[in-house]
Amino acid sequence: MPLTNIYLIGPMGAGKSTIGRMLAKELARPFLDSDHVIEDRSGADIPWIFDVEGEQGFRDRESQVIEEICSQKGLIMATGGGVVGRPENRRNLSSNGFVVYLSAPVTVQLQRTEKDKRRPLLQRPDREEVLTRLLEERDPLYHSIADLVLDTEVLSPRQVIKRIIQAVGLGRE
Ligand SMILES: Nc1ncnc2c1ncn2[C@@H]1O[C@H](COP(=O)(O)OP(=O)(O)O)[C@@H](O)[C@H]1O
Ligand SMILES: O=C(O)C1=C[C@@H](OP(=O)(O)O)[C@@H](O)[C@H](O)C1
Ligand SMILES: [Mg+2]
Repeated sequence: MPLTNIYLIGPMGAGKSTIGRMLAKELARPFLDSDHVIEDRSGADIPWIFDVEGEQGFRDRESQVIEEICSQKGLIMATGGGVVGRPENRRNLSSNGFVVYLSAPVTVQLQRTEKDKRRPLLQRPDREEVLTRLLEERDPLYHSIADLVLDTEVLSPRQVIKRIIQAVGLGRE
């Protein structure tokens, strides 16, 4: 399946952006991070978009970008943690790509997102409650479209990449 797209889904701090970039480099494939595409297109960063357009505005931009990226071939895409909220996004992702759910428990997500101020949903004191609620809502949705689930609490980025390459059948040809 050499031209199959690979999509990384999962909660904030699971490692989608980090692992996606590394995986694309390893496979010499183009890499897109949907959050970065949204920022490039709008000429603004995600906190600004949330401030000015609200979460709804961000989600509209996200759906548009997901639809466009999913119509291309051969690329690796890291998504934002909330991409599974809309049915059209789930359809677009599951219809023409290999979907990898990178999972992480809330304790790990908390540590990995602690210093980064670019996630508007976490700029509040009750981050742990927010992450817990989001994971409860989204975990079944991540599972519903996942072709492969990998636990990033126990697997290093390199181990995750190895497993993805094995599963997609892109090992040495
Ligand atoms: N498997 C992993 N083990 C340890 N740290 C990780 C792992 N994956 C990602 N990280 C670290 O967690 C932080 C958040 O990762 P990021 O790729 O931004 O997550 P996401 O895009 O899923 O929100 C980064 O500092 C990254 O280096
Ligand atoms: O979980 C979410 O709703 C979000 C996750 C973020 O991406 P990461 O999962 O890469 O942090 C980004 O899309 C935005 O801040 C909203
Ligand atoms: Mg990311």
